[in-house]
Amino acid sequence: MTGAEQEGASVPASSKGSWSSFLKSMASFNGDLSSMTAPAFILSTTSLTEFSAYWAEMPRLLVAPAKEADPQKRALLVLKWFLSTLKQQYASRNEKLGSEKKPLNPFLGELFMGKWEDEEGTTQLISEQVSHHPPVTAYSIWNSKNGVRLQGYNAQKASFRTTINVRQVGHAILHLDKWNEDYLITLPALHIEGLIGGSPYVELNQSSYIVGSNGFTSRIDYSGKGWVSGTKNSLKAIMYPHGKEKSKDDVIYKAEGSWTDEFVIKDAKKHVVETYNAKKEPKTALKVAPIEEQDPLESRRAWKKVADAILKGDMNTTGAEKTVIEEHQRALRKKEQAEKKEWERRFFTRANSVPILDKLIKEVPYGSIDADQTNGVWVFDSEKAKSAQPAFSEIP
Ligand SMILES: CC(C)CCC[C@@H](C)[C@H]1CC[C@H]2[C@@H]3[C@@H](O)C=C4C[C@@H](O)CC[C@]4(C)[C@H]3CC[C@]12C
Repeated sequence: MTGAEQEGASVPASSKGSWSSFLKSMASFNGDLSSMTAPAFILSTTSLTEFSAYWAEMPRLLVAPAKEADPQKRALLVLKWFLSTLKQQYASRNEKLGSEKKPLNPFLGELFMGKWEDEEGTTQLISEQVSHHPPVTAYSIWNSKNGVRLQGYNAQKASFRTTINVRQVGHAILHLDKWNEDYLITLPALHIEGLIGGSPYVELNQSSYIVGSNGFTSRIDYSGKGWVSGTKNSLKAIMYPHGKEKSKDDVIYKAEGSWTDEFVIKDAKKHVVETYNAKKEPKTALKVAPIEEQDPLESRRAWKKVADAILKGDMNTTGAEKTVIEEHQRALRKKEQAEKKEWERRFFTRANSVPILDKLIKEVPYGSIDADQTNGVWVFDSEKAKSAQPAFSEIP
């Protein structure tokens, strides 16, 4: 049991039996998170397609690099924005719901769309489930006013060894139109803490990278509360010119602190150049169309009956409504197989190669694209998007 697991247990009394059976069943876990059957109290009503929104809940920080003329500072602002997204991505459910929950497993073609409107103009989000086996979610987020585009996709490879360990496969690319600059962002590994006590939460581990086409790389190292020492949700990051990861003298900036609380970024002279407080930073609310106006493939509409049943704690209806969705999906796959066709993704296309990705990944030690693990390399297809959604005519 890790230090964090000794903290307060929170399995409802009526669910103690199902939680201990779940924990026992994890010993033979096959690594496919979508096939994991968890007890009712730990089920979330939110699908993984919605998680793509965590990248842009603070549009001001996302677009800040586009406004900076100095390339080195731009790379620094990209690092600051990325670090600011971590709390939303990995701790927001824990904070909002009291623990991490098991998200709904998206079906192929599931969509989640929305926008943020604030002083930075409109920031648009499209998220689409581009693969079911393995589960892969792709997304595109753009702010035309500031010429900022983020796109990426991800899958999770899980294993069980004392807890659930998850490696993320995939990446994101941030593009700044004004500077014709790209940043390749790799995704951190994570594990679940607090499993035995029934209050699961995410802790990040190992390292992730941000590689800029302007010659600067950032490496972020994650650590948490270990057996004996350590602080929850800790991070340390360094920014250096490409190829100089091992040279201490070449470190341009250093970040240190917590991704759920405060971190500071200092220059080589140890002067504070940026500070961030995750608890104080204001967020912009994401606007999503009312359910009745949504496309039938949109997440909240498609999962409504399942989500309502989960909220009522009605497991029979939850199971029955999930089966309706699964059987419909099976019928679609069967039809496609008979017609020798593949499901047409609405906004994304499988690419043979993405030159900027192939170039920047070389700066990541042991980095590889792992296309076989994500059913391909997925890119946002602006032509498809314009014809599917005429409102997106401003996409470059
Ligand atoms: C709680 C437990 C019993 C079930 C395990 C749930 C498991 C499938 C969940 C838990 C945390 C989830 C991560 C989440 O922290 C954040 C992200 C970032 C997002 O951009 C992509 C999805 C991902 C990796 C979630 C995947 C599903 C996880 C591992």
